[in-house]
Amino acid sequence: MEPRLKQIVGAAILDSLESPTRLLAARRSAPEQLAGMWEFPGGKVEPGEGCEDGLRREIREELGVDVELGTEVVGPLDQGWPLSGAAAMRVWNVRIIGGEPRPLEDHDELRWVDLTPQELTALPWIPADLPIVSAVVEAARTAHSSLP
Ligand SMILES: Nc1nc2c([nH]c(=O)n2[C@H]2C[C@H](O)[C@@H](COP(=O)(O)OP(=O)(O)OP(=O)(O)O)O2)c(=O)[nH]1
Repeated sequence: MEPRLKQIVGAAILDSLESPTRLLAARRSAPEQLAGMWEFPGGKVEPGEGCEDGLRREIREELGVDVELGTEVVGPLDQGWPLSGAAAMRVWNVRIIGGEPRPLEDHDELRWVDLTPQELTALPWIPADLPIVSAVVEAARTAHSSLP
């Protein structure tokens, strides 16, 4: 069955999956209505492609790095988090396992940001991403509090 919403996948790129302290945010350079806003790098899943494979491909294309997927940042829909324009995005916590991230495609800046609400909300995120940012911060907080 065709999914109801266009499927997007995004990466919460963390400095560590076990004990994260920073997130790599990406500033979009296009299209015009999104340019200047910060997001989770990623993009549309291609026909016949799985979400996880699509995410690894998008991150390789956009940032030139290989990533290992950790846990999913689970959203309220089967297809993840609702976005505008009849789309939804599944998001995974990921870690870079090869290469240095560069804004090769779709972005004009990458920035490691502390995983605190203050630091993250200081950036102008795509509005639909704000609940996802909160979920990533909350998951990081929980990861830290479960440390011995
Ligand atoms: N990648 C990404 N897209 C997001 C986020 N939040 C959000 O609303 N979107 C929207 C913007 C776009 O309309 C859509 C993703 O499409 P895209 O343009 O990044 O996908 P793509 O690279 O495969 O696109 P294309 O060049 O093949 O057209 O989802 C986010 O955090 N990350």
